[in-house]
Amino acid sequence: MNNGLDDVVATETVMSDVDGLAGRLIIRGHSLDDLAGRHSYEEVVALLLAGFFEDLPAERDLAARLGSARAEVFEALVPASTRLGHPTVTEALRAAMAPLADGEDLATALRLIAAPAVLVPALIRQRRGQPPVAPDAGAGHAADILRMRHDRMAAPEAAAALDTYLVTVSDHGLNASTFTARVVASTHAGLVSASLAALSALKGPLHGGAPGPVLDMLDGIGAPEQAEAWLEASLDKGERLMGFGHRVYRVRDPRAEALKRSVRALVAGGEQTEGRLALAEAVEAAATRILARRKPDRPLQINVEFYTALLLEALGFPRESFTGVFAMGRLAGWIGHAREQTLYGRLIRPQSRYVGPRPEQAA
Ligand SMILES: CC(=O)SCCNC(=O)CCNC(=O)[C@H](O)C(C)(C)COP(=O)(O)OP(=O)(O)OC[C@H]1O[C@@H](n2cnc3c(N)ncnc32)[C@H](O)[C@@H]1OP(=O)(O)O
Ligand SMILES: O=C([O-])CC(=O)C(=O)O
Repeated sequence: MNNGLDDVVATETVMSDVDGLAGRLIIRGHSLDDLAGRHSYEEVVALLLAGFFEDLPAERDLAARLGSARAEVFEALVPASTRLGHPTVTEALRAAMAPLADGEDLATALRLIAAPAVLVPALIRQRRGQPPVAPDAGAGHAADILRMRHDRMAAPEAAAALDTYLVTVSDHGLNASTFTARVVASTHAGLVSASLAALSALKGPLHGGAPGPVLDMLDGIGAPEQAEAWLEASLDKGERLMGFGHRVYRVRDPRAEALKRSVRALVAGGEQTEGRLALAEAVEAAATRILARRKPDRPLQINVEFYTALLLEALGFPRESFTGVFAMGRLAGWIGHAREQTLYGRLIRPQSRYVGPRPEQAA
């Protein structure tokens, strides 16, 4: 039985539409190209939450409220978070967010969006023996994240790249983590519960845990001329190529190009090397060719995670924190979906068909 629910339409939503054949993503009425690099993450948060909170303020006030939420999270959660000994930043992030009080209100939503933005930089620094850097409530969200990570003002192209990334991954139809958020929200458990469950779903390597292993793959390949042989050997072993394939897209993921543009800007600014980008391009070309030959019936191209890996590496995030950085962007989508589910949906409770033994068949 195929239990991946491939063609099941499980809900109606105003949040986003993923057209897998045309390679088109629409977020609340806007194409990705209209948003990525043109609107700030704060503006996209306002867009994604519109209609779901009665007291949602105008865009500029929302940005200020998000800044205050960063300061609040820093005071409330960072001291305890830096004592967490979880194996990865993403697992520590989940534990560090757990004390947040559950609720359905805007203040809870903004604290949730602020939480990974503040906690991921603090957790990375703690693992390097560096003290946490307090947020600047008046700064732009992406620039402030980089300042908290590096304890200095970010270069404009770095802040722009992170902003573009957060916008690009902010929502994406009924992906596994968003579906998880909606299931939990449908029980009226609250936004914190829905978001933590979604974060747990996101961290798997088939979903938002993929970009770290993309870098492992690039490191393993080492040089463009070794790509072909390395990829063939990996596929011969039955492995999946990380950052390739998608449940919905049958063409190249449209987000890949937006992110690659940002990576190019980071190369121009000296944050990423030309060699790394050239290696990634060679791997993309070789893998696309090899996958087309091996799986002629199943178009497999890069997904959003491929150039995410290069972008986050260039911004100084270690690979074990990549899922936490993904969550910084996706939280706005999870919260919009969770609110839509609570306000307009019902308890999600599908059926299963029992195929185990029945008592009357037992000897
Ligand atoms: C933000 C995101 O979540 S984007 C996705 C991030 N995940 C990754 O990059 C991990 C690698 N990719 C994958 O594992 C898959 O492509 C997924 C999980 C994303 C989607 O998978 P599904 O839609 O369930 O496809 P499914 O698992 O049915 O695969 C179909 C066929 O393509 C193959 N295939 C799919 N992806 C890959 C891949 N990355 N490398 C090699 N083969 C692949 C499968 O082996 C399968 O072949 P088979 O029919 O001969 O057994
Ligand atoms: O839509 C999906 O299945 C996975 C994905 O690309 C995302 O969550 O961004």
